[in-house]
Amino acid sequence: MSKVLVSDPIDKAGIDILSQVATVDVKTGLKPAELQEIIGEYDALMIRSGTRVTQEIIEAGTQLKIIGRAGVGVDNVDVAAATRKGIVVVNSPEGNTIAAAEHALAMMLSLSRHIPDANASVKKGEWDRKTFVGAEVYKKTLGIVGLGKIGSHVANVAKAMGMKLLAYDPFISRERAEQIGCQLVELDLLFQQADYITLHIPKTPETANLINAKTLAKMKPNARIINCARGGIIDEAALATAVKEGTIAGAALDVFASEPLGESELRSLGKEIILTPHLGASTAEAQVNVAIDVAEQIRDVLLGLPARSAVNIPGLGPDILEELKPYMELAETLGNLVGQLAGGRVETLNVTLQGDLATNKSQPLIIAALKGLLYQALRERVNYVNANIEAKERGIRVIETRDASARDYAGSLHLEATGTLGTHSVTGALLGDKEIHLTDVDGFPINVPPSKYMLFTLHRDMPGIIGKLGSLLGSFNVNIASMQVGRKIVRGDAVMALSIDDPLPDGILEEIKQVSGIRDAYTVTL
Ligand SMILES: NC(=O)C1=CN([C@@H]2O[C@H](COP(=O)(O)OP(=O)(O)OC[C@H]3O[C@@H](n4cnc5c(N)ncnc54)[C@H](O)[C@@H]3O)[C@@H](O)[C@H]2O)C=CC1
Ligand SMILES: O=C(O)C(=O)COP(=O)(O)O
Repeated sequence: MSKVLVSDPIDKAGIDILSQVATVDVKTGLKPAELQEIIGEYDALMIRSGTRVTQEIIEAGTQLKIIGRAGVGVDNVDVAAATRKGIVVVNSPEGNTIAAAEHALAMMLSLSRHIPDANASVKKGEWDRKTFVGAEVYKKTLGIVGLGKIGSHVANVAKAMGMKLLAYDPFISRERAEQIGCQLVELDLLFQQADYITLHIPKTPETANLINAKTLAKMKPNARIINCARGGIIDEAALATAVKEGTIAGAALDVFASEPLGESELRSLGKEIILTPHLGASTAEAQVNVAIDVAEQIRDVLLGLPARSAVNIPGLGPDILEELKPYMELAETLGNLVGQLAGGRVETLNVTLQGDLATNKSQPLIIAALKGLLYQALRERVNYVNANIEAKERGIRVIETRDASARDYAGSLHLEATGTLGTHSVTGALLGDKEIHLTDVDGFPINVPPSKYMLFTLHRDMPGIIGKLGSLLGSFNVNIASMQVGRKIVRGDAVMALSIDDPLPDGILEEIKQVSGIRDAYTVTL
């Protein structure tokens, strides 16, 4: 049975799902060295933001197949190191969107009305109404940095509160921003005009210290900043200085450059600063959502199925996966088959998406085809995560073509592999949307479902060949399950595809190649 380590607090709903397929150990609060020592026993690791999954941890995780982040941000995981080792990294892109957006909005209103300090003052026995005079958000300008899932929900609610919305996000269109009711502007203009600035971007090299002494100086004296995204996007020392000196009016922070927050000047500031301990995703609802979302993906990967929200498999979102899953299986089977027909080292793989498939995303299919192609060389070490890297390292050139005019099947996939021993091609399609059929081998039309053990021959189409091959296989006690011949012209060249019940015994392939009329023969195990 597989073993899963859960190293941060995760809702029971997730643990229950994992327990169906694995032994689950919940060990929270581990020190890095403790985690490094035990990670080697585990097939999967489930975390939140509390566990740092460094390269050392990944190297020590020799059995790891998947790291599941029950939340959005994966900046605490060395994703590049995981990818190199073929470890899938998954997250829950939407499970805590509402929770994080509501926390940002709560922070904005709390900051405007001094709720945390007013509450503390009343609880101390005071009745001070003068100190806590606030500001309204109605008709004020909210600058949203990052108009993704959380930023968009903040925009919707803020609009309903009568705020004017500016947004900065270089990766979304003006039309999309306008649909959400935001005017897309340059960052400088947002800094200059906003009364409230809320951050909803990932921490990347581009966004690190985005809010610093220089950018703070551009803001209005009544500006208030809310950060429920990631620590390190704000230079905390510069922020503390700006608030103390009145360059801006205040800030509400849920996330910090280093967590838990240690000694910090921010702690010593008054009601202008609100601090929460990374609570954005901490609602009962969000924790159930993310736990189920990620536990299901860990379960699937441990059962050998693909994950729907893998962050290190390019172009493979849940909607795409749902649609393309059967075609990915087709691509993988064809990749494995053409790799074995080509033998030797493959240098170029031509991938042609035909018919209806031509309008689809190609990246997942190419990855699946490469996974199949590399299977003979790498066995279980190749997967959807590292297939691209492994192919690049082996110098395999991938050429993608689309041919919407091919109409034999609704959608089919054609792979052609050229290597040190020559060129071979296979085409396949799905029957009834899920049953894989080989429809062409080396340019000869056939129609057979692939089977575990197969034998292909290239021969002259002439009487007696099938009989000779049948008797030869019979004399070695090889049982033929099915057989089909594909030819282009009568008595020309032809291809024979046989499904056999067992692997071909050693030496027999050479004898088959000696049969007069047979030019070549290949065994394939799928
Ligand atoms: N405090 C908490 O507990 C939580 C924090 N988060 C954090 O919130 C952030 C946003 O999450 P989502 O909205 O779900 O992500 P998302 O991926 O839907 O949106 C992020 C947006 O940022 C934009 N972006 C990327 N680089 C940018 C740049 N340099 N400048 C401006 N925009 C840029 C992207 O185009 C995208 O639209 C993430 O950092 C996530 O980790 C998420 C959930 C809970
Ligand atoms: O989902 C995210 O990105 C978060 O920051 C939430 O973090 P958490 O799971 O609450 O430690």
